[in-house]
Order: sequence, then C-alpha cells, then structure tokens
Amino acid sequence: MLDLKLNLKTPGLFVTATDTAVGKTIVSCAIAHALLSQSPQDRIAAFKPLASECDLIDGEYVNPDTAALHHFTNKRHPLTTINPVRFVPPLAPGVASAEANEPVNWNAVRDAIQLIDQDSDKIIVEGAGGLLVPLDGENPHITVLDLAAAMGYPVLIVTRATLGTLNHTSMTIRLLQERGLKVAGIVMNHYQGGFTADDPSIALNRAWLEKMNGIPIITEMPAAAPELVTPNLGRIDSKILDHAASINWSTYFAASKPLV
Ligand SMILES: Nc1ncnc2c1ncn2[C@@H]1O[C@H](COP(=O)(O)OP(=O)(O)OP(=O)(O)O)[C@@H](O)[C@H]1O
Ligand SMILES: C[C@H](N)[C@H](N)CCCCCC(=O)O
Ligand SMILES: [Mg+2]
Repeated sequence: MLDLKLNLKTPGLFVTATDTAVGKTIVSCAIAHALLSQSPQDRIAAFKPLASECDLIDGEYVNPDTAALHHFTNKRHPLTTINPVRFVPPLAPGVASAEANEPVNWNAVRDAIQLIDQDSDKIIVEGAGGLLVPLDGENPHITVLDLAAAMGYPVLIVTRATLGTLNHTSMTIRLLQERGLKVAGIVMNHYQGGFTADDPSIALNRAWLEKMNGIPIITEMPAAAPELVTPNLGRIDSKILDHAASINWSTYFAASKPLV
C-alpha cells in the first residue's frame, strides 16, 4: 500500500505499458505535442515520478525519458520537478534503490506532483516499465500499480501490436480493473524494436483485444525509422506526431480519485 495523501485538482492521465520499452515515452510526448497543437494556451505538464537509467551529461545525471517529457511540454517545469526520484543504472527503480541502498523519497514525489498540480491544465504521468515493476528497495511489494492507485488518474496502456500482446495486455487490464482503476484505453504501438518478422497476429490482435476485454483501442501508432526518433533531444518523426494530433486526447483525462 502506498498512500501519498494526494488531493490533486488537475485532470491527468497515467501512461503505463505491458513491459519496458513498449513506447510509453514516445506516446506520452506525442500526446503532449497533440494537446499543445490543439489548444496552444493549455498548460500541459508531464511527470515521471521515478526513473532509472541516466546518462552523464555535462557532469549531471539526466534520465532520457525526463529530458523527452521536458522538451515536449515546452520545458515548463525543471527536470527535477518532472522527475523527483532517479537512479543511474537501467534497473527497475526498486531494484536500483536496493542496489544503491537508497530508499525512495516519497515526500519528494508528493511535493513535485503537488507543485505541478498548482500551475497546469493537464498532467501526463509516465510510469516505469509495466504495472508490477517494484519501485522501492525497502519494500518490494510497492509497485507501479500502487503508484497509479495513489495518483488516481485513468490509466492508458501502451501495448505491442505483435504476437504475445493478447496475454500481456489482458493481464494488464485485469490488474487495473481488480484494483478499481479506470482504464482509459489502449494505444497499440507498431514499433517492433527495429526488426520485422512475418507475424500474422498483427492484423488480428486489435479485434481480439477488443473482443476479449471490451476496452477501446484508441489508436494504432505507426512505427518510424529509429534515426528519426530521439525524443530526449526533442525530435519525434512527424509521422508519429501528425498521427497523434488527429486524436482528441483531452477526453481521456480525468480528475484524480486516489484509491488509498
Ligand atoms: N512508433 C515508434 N517508432 C519508432 N521508434 C519507436 C516507436 N515507439 C517506440 N520507439 C523506440 O523504441 C524505444 C522504446 O520506446 P520508449 O522509450 O517510448 O519505451 P518506454 O515504454 O517508455 O520504456 P521505459 O520502460 O524504459 O520507460 C525507444 O528507443 C523509442 O524511440
Ligand atoms: C530501465 C528502464 N528504462 C525502465 N525505466 C525500468 C524497467 C524495469 C523493468 C523491470 C522488469 O519488468 O523486470
Ligand atoms: Mg519511458
């Protein structure tokens, strides 16, 4: 159980995925970009409560997801507000926290989101990996699912389009529903990690996911060439950004209803 004692007023959307490297950051950045192009006066914010994996840039440890979210929200908040807790190695945050013998500073998480809540119109929250990723080295039972429940926003699931997604996506939906969280919908990401295999399931998975779970597939995100996608440097191929801009994302945001 994770009680952050939050009482947030700004509508938000929590972005999770069926696994790490499925496309949460790309999709979160594309949503921010779309919202800003649809309503330029809106104050769009991003929040990456816990991050692991940092690059050493000019003597500072920078998490690439945080840098990406910073770029695509017009640098409205400093990196340390967007991401209050970070670890250097590419591990689950809880594992990194244990390895570094460094407990997670949940007060810093609460303070940062409360600050963002004060001066934003919409907040996009990116989790870490999938829902059962451990977050705190001192308590291996605290997961991303607990964080999503403590924040209380609807949850958007980024899934792979390939073989294996029926099981992973349905398990993710089941966990959210059992916890009483609202599932906003699914984004199927057609990126296949740089290689393409003959996969007859790709053409069938969307219909099956809908039949199995009754949750809408909001969209299917096209794959772009890897060299055209470096979100931490503020670049995402227009193929992805234009596609995302055709969707009315604001309907998927809702007020926070923490479950703790
Ligand atoms: N549609 C796409 N077209 C091209 N490249 C993509 C696409 N989607 C994702 N990628 C690339 O795949 C990799 C993983 O995507 P991303 O970083 O968004 O995943 P993630 O779910 O946020 O991972 P993490 O759990 O580490 O936060 C990145 O290198 C990203 O640029
Ligand atoms: C390091 C990486 N970029 C992610 N943010 C953390 C992913 C943790 C996944 C752990 C797991 O599911 O085994
Ligand atoms: Mg990410």
